Amino acid sequence: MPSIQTDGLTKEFGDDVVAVDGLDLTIEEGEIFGFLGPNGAGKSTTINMLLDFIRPTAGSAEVFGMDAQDEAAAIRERIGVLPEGYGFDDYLTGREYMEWAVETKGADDDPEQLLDLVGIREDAGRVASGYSKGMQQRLAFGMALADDPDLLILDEPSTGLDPNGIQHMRSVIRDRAEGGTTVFFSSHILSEVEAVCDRVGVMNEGRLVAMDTIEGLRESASGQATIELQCAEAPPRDGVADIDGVSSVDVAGTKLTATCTDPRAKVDVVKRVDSRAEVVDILADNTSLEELFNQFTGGGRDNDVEMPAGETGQRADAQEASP
Ligand SMILES: Nc1ncnc2c1ncn2[C@@H]1O[C@H](COP(=O)(O)OP(=O)(O)OP(=O)(O)O)[C@@H](O)[C@H]1O
Repeated sequence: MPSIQTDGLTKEFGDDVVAVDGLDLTIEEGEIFGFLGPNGAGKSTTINMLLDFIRPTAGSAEVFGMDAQDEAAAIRERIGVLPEGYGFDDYLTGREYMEWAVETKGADDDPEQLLDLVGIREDAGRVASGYSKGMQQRLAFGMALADDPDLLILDEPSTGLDPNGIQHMRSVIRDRAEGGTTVFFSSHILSEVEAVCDRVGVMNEGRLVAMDTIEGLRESASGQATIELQCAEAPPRDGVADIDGVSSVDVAGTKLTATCTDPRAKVDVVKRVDSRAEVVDILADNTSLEELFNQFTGGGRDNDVEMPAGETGQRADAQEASP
């Protein structure tokens, strides 16, 4: 049975905003699923419907085969949630919050162990509202882990975390998933999802615009490539456009640029041009996963999607790309 299944799940706010638009989603048990999309894509609204914090306008959502609206209490017993922007605004210490989380879940976890796991045991005696944002995020994550839930729902979990905190959270997530926990993980940061998720769903303006494994997305991303050849003299354009897998050719001075729908055509382009004009430099640029994400989402609401390291294209030679 899937851990999460939605069928035509829709949420409208008033007459103007369709926050989630006919979402069909199936998340299998033990999966780490990345729910990706720019600001306002509908990720939190989807999560809020799964948790029955808000009600759908149409469609349905099931968690562990139980209806998210009718059986919300039974569902909550099996899940751990890290909501977006969890706030600690009263006088309890980190330790007291953790003890409270363990107690209300009826769990037998040792609060000290959970505090240790998320790296705030040393500060557990301090009032949590005085914690830094990252420390509060660690505490909220630890509280979500209490009672070893079957499903972890994490809304923008790395908010406020430093690189060490992000790495550590990833390793805890992987450990839990290896133990059978399903992880549903929302983010607008592609690299974050890429590092930890088995499968990714990309939301844009309330709709699921892509769903695949990271590998699958990568394969689609490598479907297009651009090659730039710097020649000693003006290269001939004719003949290059006729190569199978080349969709366009542009010549500017001594530089020839070819766009290839099939990346394997790049070699033929080099051979053809080099037979007529000496090629002195080659720049090859595969469409990156990042660009693919931007194609799906129109570049994000504020173009605020971060680049994953090493995903800005590949050069065929060792020199730095010119701007
Ligand atoms: N309570 C609400 N009333 C009116 N509109 C809302 C409400 N909650 C969300 N929306 C709208 O629904 C759309 C989706 O918002 P949502 O918070 O689900 O996006 P998100 O993908 O989680 O974005 P972010 O990455 O910024 O958290 C946005 O246009 C938002 O303004």
